[in-house]
Amino acid sequence: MSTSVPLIVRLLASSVSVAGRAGKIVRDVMSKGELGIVEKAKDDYQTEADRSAQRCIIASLSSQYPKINIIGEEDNPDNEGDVCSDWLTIDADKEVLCLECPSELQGIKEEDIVVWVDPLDGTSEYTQGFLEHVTVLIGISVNEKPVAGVIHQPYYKNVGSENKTGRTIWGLQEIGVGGFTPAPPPNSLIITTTRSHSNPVVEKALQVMNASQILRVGGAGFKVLQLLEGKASVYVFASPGCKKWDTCAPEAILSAAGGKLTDILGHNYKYGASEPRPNKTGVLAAVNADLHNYALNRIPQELKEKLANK
Ligand SMILES: Nc1ncnc2c1ncn2[C@@H]1O[C@H](COP(=O)(O)O)[C@@H](OP(=O)(O)O)[C@H]1O
Ligand SMILES: [Mg+2]
Ligand SMILES: [Mg+2]
Ligand SMILES: [Mg+2]
Repeated sequence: MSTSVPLIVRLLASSVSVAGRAGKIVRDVMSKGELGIVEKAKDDYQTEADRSAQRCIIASLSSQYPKINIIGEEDNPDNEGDVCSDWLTIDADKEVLCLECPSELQGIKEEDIVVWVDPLDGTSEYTQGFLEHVTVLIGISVNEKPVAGVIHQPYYKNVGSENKTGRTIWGLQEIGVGGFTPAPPPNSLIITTTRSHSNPVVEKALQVMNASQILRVGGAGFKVLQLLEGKASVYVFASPGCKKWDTCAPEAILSAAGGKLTDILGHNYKYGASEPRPNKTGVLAAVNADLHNYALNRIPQELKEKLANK
């Protein structure tokens, strides 16, 4: 791959390709039927697909970009078993390679980059058969800010080309987004939120929204896809359950599309390598600032303080 292409564009193109390869591993594990489910903690599962997809992504990216700091959700899966040679993916998406590089990212070096990998987002839904909710997330942050990202959806059904399963959405700050058709938010207020990790505080933050509908689906990536495609207006999750690997890629893509992802107090998360992994003060996201503002102002101060002081 020509190194005349700026690093951040090459890395995004490599991430698009390897996310697709990881998505195939996710499908292959499911079709083999041996999920190898491990309960890491209460309501926190991991399957062979999570472990294998992460090994594929980290091995592929670190072989090409050895000085980038790559942080994955699954603890050291590379200590368990090797990486199959046909998982190693070093090609790069041709369309993305042609993207312009944002001016402020021209001189970025590998050492400035932290990549957050969620090899399988929506593991609960994956084990329960809600396969459309499953995504592979690769978030690229520079100096603690999410600047580019990939959401791959292994089970997306491409209408018209039945045999091609899956799609890959990407975003690059200042340049834009690709891999899907953006749509405006719905006419009435529709909230998207967790399907498998609710609690009374999460429910309270939903009630105050006065929404016409609440969609309960799996995965941070899939919820942000609902915002981008006009299926929901706001993603509200007043819980510390999500981590940096859940939100880095979705935030980068949403911001590149003109949207906003913050915590429920309206503050931005930082994505430096030393940041605490949990997004302690929840997630609040919308495809434009007006909807984000509406939701932010609907959340009562005492609920914000409850999360902030947990
Ligand atoms: N209370 C909790 N405990 C563990 N993980 C949680 C959690 N709340 C949210 N998450 C994680 O955050 C992501 C989005 O959650 P949800 O699907 O409930 O909206 C999922 O990522 P993973 O599937 O990658 O683990 C989920 O596991
Ligand atoms: Mg998980
Ligand atoms: Mg996740
Ligand atoms: Mg995960």
